[in-house]
Amino acid sequence: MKVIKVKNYDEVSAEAFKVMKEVVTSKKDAVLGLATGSSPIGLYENMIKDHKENGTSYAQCQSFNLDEYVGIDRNHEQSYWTFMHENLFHGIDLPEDKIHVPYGNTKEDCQAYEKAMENVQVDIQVLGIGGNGHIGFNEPGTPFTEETHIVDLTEKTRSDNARFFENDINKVPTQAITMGIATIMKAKKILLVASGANKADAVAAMVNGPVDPNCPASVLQNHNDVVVIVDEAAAAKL
Ligand SMILES: N[C@@H]1[C@@H](O)[C@H](O)[C@@H](COP(=O)(O)O)O[C@@H]1O
Repeated sequence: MKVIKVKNYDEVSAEAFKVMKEVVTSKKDAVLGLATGSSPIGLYENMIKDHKENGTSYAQCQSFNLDEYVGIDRNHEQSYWTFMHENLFHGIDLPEDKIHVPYGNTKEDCQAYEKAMENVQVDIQVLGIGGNGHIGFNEPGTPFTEETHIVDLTEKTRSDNARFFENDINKVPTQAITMGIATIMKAKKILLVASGANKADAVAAMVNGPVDPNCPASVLQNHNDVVVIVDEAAAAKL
């Protein structure tokens, strides 16, 4: 696990873009594993800026997103489908038929998502990290063997995400569909971005703690190509 410490969020996003650019310029049909939340937004802005100014093409790429809420429409203003179109897909002209975001609430929906991935390997999986060490929506205690599955969101995760639902936790879905940790670990490379003091405990547990489902992100210690980019505040307990 390579840990890059930088000063602030903008530098996190700039360093993350260097890693992403290397992948998408060395492989025109790169398979991108993508995350939501606020952490990757700066990276996505850099991808859009570079696409518009330097013509870096994503026309042959395809994307697989980590997760989606259960029980809200695809086009709900707070769905991850909408988030990704607004924060990345439209900006890099990613072909609509190359976009994959998990959806649904049944075992069959989960199996269908795994099937969509069965003939590809994600070249670079972008991750954020929850304050409790979750990756995607794999909450503490999720077995590392899980593939795409439906999860009950913890009170903390729903509270952390209430900022996107008019600060009303009652409007935050109670479940999500998420790539499992086993799914995430199949990626060739993993790029995790984290910033802010609220991530310091999770980052420390991820990097230096025991490999344990109580900190889902700790599983990344078992992956052979992980780049973690953190600002000073998120790195404070390393
Ligand atoms: N499902 C997402 C995760 O993929 C994300 O990593 C986490 C942290 O979000 P943020 O980057 O906004 O702190 O929030 C949600 O739980």
